[in-house]
Amino acid sequence: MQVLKFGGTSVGSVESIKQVIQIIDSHRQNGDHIAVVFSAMGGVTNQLIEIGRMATSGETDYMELVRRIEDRHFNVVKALIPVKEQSKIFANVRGIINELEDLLRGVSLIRELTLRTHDLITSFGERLSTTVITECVKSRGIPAQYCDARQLIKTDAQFGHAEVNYTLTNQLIQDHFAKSSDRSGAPVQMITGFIGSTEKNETTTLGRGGSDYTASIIGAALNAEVIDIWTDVNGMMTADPRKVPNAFNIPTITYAEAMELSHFGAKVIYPPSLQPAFARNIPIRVLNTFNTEHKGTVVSRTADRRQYTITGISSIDDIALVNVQGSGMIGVAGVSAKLFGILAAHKISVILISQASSEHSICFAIDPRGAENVKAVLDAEFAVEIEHGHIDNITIERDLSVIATVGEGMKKSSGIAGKLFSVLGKNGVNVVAVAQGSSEINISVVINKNNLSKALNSLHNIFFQSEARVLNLYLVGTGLIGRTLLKQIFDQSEFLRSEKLLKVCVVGMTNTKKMLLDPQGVSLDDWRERLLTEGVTTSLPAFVERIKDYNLPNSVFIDCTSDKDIVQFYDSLLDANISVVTPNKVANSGPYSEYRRLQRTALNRGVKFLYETNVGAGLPIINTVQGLMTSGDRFLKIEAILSGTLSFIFNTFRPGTSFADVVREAKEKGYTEPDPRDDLSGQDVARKILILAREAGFPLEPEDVTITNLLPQSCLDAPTIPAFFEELERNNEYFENLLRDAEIRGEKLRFVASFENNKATIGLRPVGLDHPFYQLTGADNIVSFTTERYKDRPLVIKGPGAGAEVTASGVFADVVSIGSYLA
Ligand SMILES: NC(=O)C1=CN([C@@H]2O[C@H](COP(=O)(O)OP(=O)(O)OC[C@H]3O[C@@H](n4cnc5c(N)ncnc54)[C@H](O)[C@@H]3O)[C@@H](O)[C@H]2O)C=CC1
Ligand SMILES: N[C@@H](CC=O)C(=O)O
Ligand code: NA
Repeated sequence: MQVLKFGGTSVGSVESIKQVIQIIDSHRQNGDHIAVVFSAMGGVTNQLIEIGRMATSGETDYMELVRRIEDRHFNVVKALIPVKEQSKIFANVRGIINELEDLLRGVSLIRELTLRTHDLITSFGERLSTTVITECVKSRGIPAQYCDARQLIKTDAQFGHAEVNYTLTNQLIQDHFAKSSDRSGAPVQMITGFIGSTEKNETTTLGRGGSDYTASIIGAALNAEVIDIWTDVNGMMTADPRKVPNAFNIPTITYAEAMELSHFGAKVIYPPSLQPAFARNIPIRVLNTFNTEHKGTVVSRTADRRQYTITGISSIDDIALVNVQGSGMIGVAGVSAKLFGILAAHKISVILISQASSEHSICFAIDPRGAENVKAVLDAEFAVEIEHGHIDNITIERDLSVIATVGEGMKKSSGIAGKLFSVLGKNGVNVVAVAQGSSEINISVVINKNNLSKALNSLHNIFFQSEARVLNLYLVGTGLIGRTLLKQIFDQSEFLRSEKLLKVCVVGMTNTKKMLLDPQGVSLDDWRERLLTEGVTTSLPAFVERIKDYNLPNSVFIDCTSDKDIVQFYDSLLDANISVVTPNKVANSGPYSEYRRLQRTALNRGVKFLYETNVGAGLPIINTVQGLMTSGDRFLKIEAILSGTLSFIFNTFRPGTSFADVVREAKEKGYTEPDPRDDLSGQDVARKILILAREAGFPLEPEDVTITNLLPQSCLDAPTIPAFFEELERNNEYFENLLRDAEIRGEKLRFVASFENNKATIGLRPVGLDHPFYQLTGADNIVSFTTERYKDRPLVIKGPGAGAEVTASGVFADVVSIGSYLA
């Protein structure tokens, strides 16, 4: 025997009922022995409750609603049953509706609705749907028989949520089936869900999850091999897909897990109502009426071995936390007993409880709608304790959510809680309270409601490991470095996803004119067009505001501009747990206090501020200095060529050619700063040596760097970039002379930065053949560190120190390292 149950959406429309008939038919074709339980058509139970309320308060237009219910059932008959058979069925439905109308007339006369009458009114939903569907099934030539569950399920008289008398009920069910279906070709029993009756035959209802309960009672009584709960989703999911787009189906789940998940908001089934089936070890399948191919979820005592330690994550979006604390609670055994006694007596349902081991405080989560009432009740009941100061004021915190991570796998593995808190911490989600059930299959955390989506998604991302972890990127500046970076991300995304389990999503980008944001990620093959056509007018404050509003997990802000104003946003971004990656040197080369502040904020927030490309583009210079510093080395001297542009110029320029043209070429090759005056004035190198000295542990200020000027004054004074180039043309002879003088001495010109004895100096220096900087070619940088550990022979790093590809790849590497850190 198999028991099938169809919920409200499955029997909610003509189309869905066709599906239901097909499912029943295919079972018959297979020769399965089945019994089928039905809910009311979707929405009808609520309408009946409303009708009851209207009748009680004397509103006459409840008849309009009754008509609508009748029409819905008539429409099913009209659509699915041949015309000549319809009138008999219409009469049948009309008869049931008449009974309902008579009842409502009575209610509206006496203006009173007892729970008993309420149950009777709501019973009409299942009676109508089951009547109509039975006829539809019969008209397809499938033998079927309407079965009113009130004849089978006997309960006490607690109307609204009656208790089942199992001894009697099981007997009645077994007798009924022995009579009606234990012969071949016997009609399929079509059973009304949700309802039962007392021994005096008064109609009762079975409370929440009612029709599932009916199926479970019947399945248990008949020792069914399986119970299929047909609904409108593909079984249970790892999280609510409306909140976590990456959620996926859970193929098998234990009863205990299903209980925990549904307690915390996963509403696909209501496991307590399946208890009778579980007591007899009957598996439950949750299946999708609208996607019959899908395997759904099997709920049973044991689940299959799983890939993940966690089975699912669910949440209750809105809760309030009640805090009871005070010195008088310590060691006083009775306080919590009294507290929970009071809550039980007032039928206040508690979602979660947490008590610190000091016993000094106890807090519990409740539905926020009842919070004021709970406070009033507790204030009154604990009046004496409060007056004596044994309990402080009872406080309520609102706008909170609770997230439950659930899984039997958690029992046997350590580090789950650590991972959970670390992910939440790295994303700036503050945990207000924690509870772990002693069964160890659930860890629940209370957090601020505005972080719910971020928390759910980051937890889902981390616990369901085979799924790539998502990094959400916001890019400012789509110039040379910005656009090269986008291209590299696009080209590399598949590799990152498969080999590093990292999904890099650019969720926002902006240039000086427009910004484009898409929390699902902007497609990188056509970002240029999309930014142009779909982008909206932008400003830095507006862009930053949007980023904070999105509040996405694992967010990284990438500044690929040389803007001075943008750096004022870094601190607040880091403070909002958003990592910052940048090749822009401005933030790190301003006042030392600002440089420190950013380091501190990042450290305090557990996020990253990375800027490897501030010095030597993609060459691993900053990382090397940081590595030496963390391992306790001490810097004695730094000597370096840190300008790709100047290297290129002095390696390329020949007397008799145009110096300005060589600078233009450097710009075209992507070596120069957006404003090449920054390179030639020595400003860019000054910034870099300052940053290096700071990284090496010396608190230098910008004015501590001495620049020996290379440019004639007129070039320095040029107001615009074109004017600057004109001045360079005019001073060609000056540059030729510089070069010639050096060449005569067999030397080369190098723009050298050095740091020693707390002093940084930079300037043009002719170097001879024996100097290590002599052989430098192209736009290469070289840096030599003399430290306590590298004293006899310095540590040297050398290679291309400017250009789009090498810089973008350095930025990219910083971004990816954040991905690994967050994992
Ligand atoms: N080119 C190179 O080899 C290296 C460059 N860098 C740094 O990379 C950064 C970017 O350089 P490039 O891409 O070469 O310059 P670029 O001039 O090609 O690109 C910068 C872009 O930022 C945009 N921008 C400026 N302010 C903005 C704002 N407030 N909002 C939005 N967009 C804004 C500009 O319109 C421009 O499109 C600079 O800070 C530079 O110092 C660092 C290492 C090497
Ligand atoms: N303009 C810079 C590029 C990197 O910072 C240079 O020429 O080195
Ligand atoms: Na670098």
